[in-house]
Amino acid sequence: MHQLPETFKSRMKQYLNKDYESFIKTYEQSHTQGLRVNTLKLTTDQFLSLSPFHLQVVPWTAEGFYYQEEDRPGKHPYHAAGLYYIQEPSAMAVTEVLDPQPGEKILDLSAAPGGKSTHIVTKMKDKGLLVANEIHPTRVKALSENLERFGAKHILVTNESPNHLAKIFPEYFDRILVDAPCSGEGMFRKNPEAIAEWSESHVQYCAIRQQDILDEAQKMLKPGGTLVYSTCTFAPEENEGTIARFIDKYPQFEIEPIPDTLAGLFKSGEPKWVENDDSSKLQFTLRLWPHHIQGEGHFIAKLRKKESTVEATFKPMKVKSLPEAVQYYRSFAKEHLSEVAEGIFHSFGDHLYLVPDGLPDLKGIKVERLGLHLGELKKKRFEPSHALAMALSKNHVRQFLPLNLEQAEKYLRGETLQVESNQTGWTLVTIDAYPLGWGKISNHQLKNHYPKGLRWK
Ligand SMILES: C[S@@+](CC[C@H](N)C(=O)[O-])C[C@H]1O[C@@H](n2cnc3c(N)ncnc32)[C@H](O)[C@@H]1O
Repeated sequence: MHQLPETFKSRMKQYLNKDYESFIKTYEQSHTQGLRVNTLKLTTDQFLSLSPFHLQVVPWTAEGFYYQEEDRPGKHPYHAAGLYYIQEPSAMAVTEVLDPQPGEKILDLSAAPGGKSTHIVTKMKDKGLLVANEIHPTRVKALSENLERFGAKHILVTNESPNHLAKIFPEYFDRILVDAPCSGEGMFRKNPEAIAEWSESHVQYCAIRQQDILDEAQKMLKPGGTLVYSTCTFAPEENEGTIARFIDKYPQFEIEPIPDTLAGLFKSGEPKWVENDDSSKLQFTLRLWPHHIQGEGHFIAKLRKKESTVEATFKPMKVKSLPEAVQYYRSFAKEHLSEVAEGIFHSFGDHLYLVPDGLPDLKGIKVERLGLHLGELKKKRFEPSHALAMALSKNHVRQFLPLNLEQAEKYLRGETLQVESNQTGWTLVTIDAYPLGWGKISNHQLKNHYPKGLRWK
């Protein structure tokens, strides 16, 4: 049983009344654990036929599954192959409410480590543009790596404050997710360190910060667009309270009902906890309670922007590519790939990228990843990137090397492998036909090109 702050308990008792006993009992159980299949790489049925784990369906997400503690899916090479993301099951409901569509422009404003971003990009079928932003410079690395592992191409990962981004992307996005930094009460079972950080004044501080983030987020949404706001806390000040203040300040927005197929699985928001009008549209918001569902605590609100709030003009991005890099990439691709990935080429120094269409000028913005990193021009030869390996399938390459589980673990630890294959040169290293990274074979020896920073210890 976790040692919960007394003030937290008395607040929850006051809000929940007769439900308090069943709520507080959930702290005697361990937190729920889930994984979500990467449908950019395989279908859930294909995954189930491979999976060595004990899985049970998450009712609100077709590609979501509960697993059991002994499964340890984070330690399996399938994880390195990007076949799934380990995500707390309640968090999966957020992207279901956002309902991303292929071809749209979507912003995930506080995105690290990428639970929602990796879900959004699969729902978009990696078509259109996902901008995944994270303000924290260390956390943005994990976000970028997770999107790379998923094989995502139509992405821009930035490391910015919301107000910097708002200057670049006025009324640009069809959908925006604000998965806000919060007091984390709903994660006390999963992250007990959130218990130590909790105080009533922290709740108030978070509520103010959420308002500031939403002030910037609203500027970036197109009229008619959808804004989803979520937290993993129970505090009404950060949930119904934040939304009530936002709607008050921006009458151009309205709270939208969430389709019954989804909303019917959860409890609705509690208008009476923040205002006198019990019938307000705040009842359309959702609360995910650990004593009602198999999942941790969450709050979700869906808003629609009815009218414009800012003037929307932006300069388009100027793309430039090093002709030599494109030429070396094409000759690499001709030799090693059965399908040459083409599109808009863009260079940063000697690095070559394929970038999404229709981007604004990103001058002054800290870019962590733009589109698909194809590789690097190195002394008159092209070295393919790990991102390219993760975005390919065995059908895209002329040769691939299948490894068994034991070999795959060695490869992921960075070891050099002896192989029976008669191949030579670059090869896509795979497990069950899913890429893990690149290797280079000569004389039956596989030189390991799995990135040093990702290697298993
Ligand atoms: C709830 S977490 C995001 C989780 C993420 N969406 C996921 O599903 O993996 C909130 C994030 O907001 C970031 N954050 C903190 N302060 C912020 C601010 N002022 N503006 C934007 N984001 C902020 C935190 O660094 C943190 O990564």
